[in-house]
Amino acid sequence: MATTLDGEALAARLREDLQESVELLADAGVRPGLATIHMGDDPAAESYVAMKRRDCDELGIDGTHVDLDPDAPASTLHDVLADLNADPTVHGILVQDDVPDYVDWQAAVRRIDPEKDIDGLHPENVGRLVAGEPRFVPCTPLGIQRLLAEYEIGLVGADVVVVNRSMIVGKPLAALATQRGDGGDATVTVCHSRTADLAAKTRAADVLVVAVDSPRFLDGSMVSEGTTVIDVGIGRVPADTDKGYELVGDVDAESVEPKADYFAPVPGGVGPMTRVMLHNNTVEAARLQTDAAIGE
Ligand SMILES: Nc1nc(=O)c2c([nH]1)NC[C@@H]1CN(c3ccc(C(=O)N[C@@H](CCC(=O)O)C(=O)O)cc3)C=[N+]21
Repeated sequence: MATTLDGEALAARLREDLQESVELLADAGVRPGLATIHMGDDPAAESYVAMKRRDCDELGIDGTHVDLDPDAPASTLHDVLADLNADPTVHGILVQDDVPDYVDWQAAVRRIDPEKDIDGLHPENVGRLVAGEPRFVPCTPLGIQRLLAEYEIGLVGADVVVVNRSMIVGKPLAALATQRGDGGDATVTVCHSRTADLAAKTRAADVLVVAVDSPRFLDGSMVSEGTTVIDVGIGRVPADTDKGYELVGDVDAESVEPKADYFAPVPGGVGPMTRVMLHNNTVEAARLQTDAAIGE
């Protein structure tokens, strides 16, 4: 039976460390500011935004949120980004990716000042990561890397298989895990919807990361004994709960857990780690932009 990779517990500890960094910055007269923008109507995105704001309150980060009408023109989003770029109290900017069809999300991300791009999605930050000179790295891969390190799951020479090729998960994870040195030195296979014989690839993994947006997609038949399985999917399945739904990952825990050595579940695995990395990046951005002395 797999050992659970408890992202919730680790994230709680990292938030305490982060609170100390925020206090040190406060002594230097700086309060980190994070602005989130949501232009879509995906209820899941609304709930992430709410969680990020709760984290900000707990951490002492100045969180502002801009909710844009999904019917507004793209220029409205561009104007908001220009204002936030120019605002010295805002150190980090994040645009939720569920924008309406006629808005080009990647084009909007390019309008974020790269020094405020705490999601690490601006081409300058993507390029820096690939070049081995990272500044801001996307939060989900960072969270996965930190979670693996905590449980001393070595990546050196390991076969990492990621089923996802997005800018938020697959591409940056491949760049991170193949880097020389700490948290890297792995061999990475990036799989996607057109991959031939996916199960052969997933069965060959030492570390398997799954984000395919399909509840319980990966079952025990696709996993070998002794694998580390990281679930990054977050689906909502109607259920008889207070909220009317249940969170379900892309991994079928029932058939995978008995075979895996380690398992990062949904909820409680990568999600909370993603959030804490976002706030970490925001504090880092505040330091970068203010050059504040942060103590020894
Ligand atoms: N520009 C952009 N940046 C993102 O980082 C980004 C995004 N767009 N779009 C959507 C995805 C998804 N995402 C999550 C973050 C935290 C949890 C999380 O904290 N989940 C908890 C609890 C979930 C709950 O209780 O609802 C858990 O898994 O335990 C989930 C999902 C960030 N994303």
